[in-house]
Amino acid sequence: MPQASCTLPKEGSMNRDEIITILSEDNPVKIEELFRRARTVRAREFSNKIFLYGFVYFSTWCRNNCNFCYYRNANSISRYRKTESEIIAISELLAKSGVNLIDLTMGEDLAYHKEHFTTVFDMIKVIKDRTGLPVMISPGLVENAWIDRFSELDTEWYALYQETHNRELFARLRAGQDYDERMNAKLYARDRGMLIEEGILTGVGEDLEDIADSLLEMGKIGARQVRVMSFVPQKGIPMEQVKKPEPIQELKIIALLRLLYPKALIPASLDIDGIKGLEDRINAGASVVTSIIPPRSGLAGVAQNSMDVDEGGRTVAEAAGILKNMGLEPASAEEYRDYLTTLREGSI
Ligand SMILES: C[S@@+](CC[C@H](N)C(=O)[O-])C[C@H]1O[C@@H](n2cnc3c(N)ncnc32)[C@H](O)[C@@H]1O
Ligand SMILES: C[C@H](CCN)[C@@H](N)C(=O)O
Ligand code: SF4
Repeated sequence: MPQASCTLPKEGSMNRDEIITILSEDNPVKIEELFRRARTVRAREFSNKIFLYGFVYFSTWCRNNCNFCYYRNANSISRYRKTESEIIAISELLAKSGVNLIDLTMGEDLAYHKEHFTTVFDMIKVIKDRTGLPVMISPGLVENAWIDRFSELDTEWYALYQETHNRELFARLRAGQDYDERMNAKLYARDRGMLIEEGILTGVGEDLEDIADSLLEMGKIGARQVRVMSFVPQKGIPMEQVKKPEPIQELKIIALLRLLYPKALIPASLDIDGIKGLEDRINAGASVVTSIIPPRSGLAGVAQNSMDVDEGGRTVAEAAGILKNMGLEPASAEEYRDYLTTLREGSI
């Protein structure tokens, strides 16, 4: 019987080789030990509380052609651009349902980059005033003047995922985009006092060294929320034939992120496997349920644009029921705000 005791390094300090060793582990007993350790660390930092994020993908228009993305400009798909009043109403609905944060996300929609970019700022102000909740903005790459304005509006988070820290792979994934421009926007937001979220994709041609490099880089750049998402193949994209990776890889990365960064916010995204994917991600050490979308609101997901949306699978009620069966519960708005304060003051 293989040893259950795992040669897991102690939390918080893992070097590149140790991370690669754990990523290469395929012994189920050792993998379960990794998840158990991650859960123990999460329980110590967060007790039985899990945070919930509402997701408002308010425009699916985009100027870019990321090779992994359904919403890439060259894909002839139906797209939408919600009005300011629709976005505010959906945000209020999400707030009423019990989310701790509103994540306002868009493609790099030129309509916003040209004439009505001030709408984004007005929306953030109104949504913060009306819901009283923190806001994450995920607008893609924007110029520093936008970030200045986000910061002046006390927008808590700027989310901008590098996908990989391997520059050649980045060029293949985010065709035509500049690695440093994307990274510098994140660092500028951090230096303007915003909390930043960094993210990677898995199953997009990266190797274990790339993943290890990314996990270490996330801490170096001062990200306070760190995520991994498994690639989900999409119709009409260059990577359409690339297979979705085995879920275990994402789960191991979540657990490694927890051991590396005990205090970090780590998403269990509903956008990869829908609501049925929540339990495994939480059991791997995640501490935030993200991509909660109100049913029949006309909003889409990103990787799974419709899975569990209109059927009401991606709601606070659904998530809370699953968490309850795991001995966990949604955090209150106040608990989330208090946590953001500790995140600003300390390290992860
Ligand atoms: C948050 S959404 C849109 C925000 C903004 N347009 C941007 O690119 O930063 C973008 C993220 O969703 C994730 N994503 C997009 N397509 C995906 C797919 N097919 N599978 C998994 N994740 C995907 C990627 O990590 C990407 O950075
Ligand atoms: C990728 C999205 C988040 C963007 N800040 C959302 N679908 C999620 O999975 O949390
Ligand atoms: S990932 Fe973002 S920037 Fe890239 S094509 Fe999709 S929406 Fe546009």
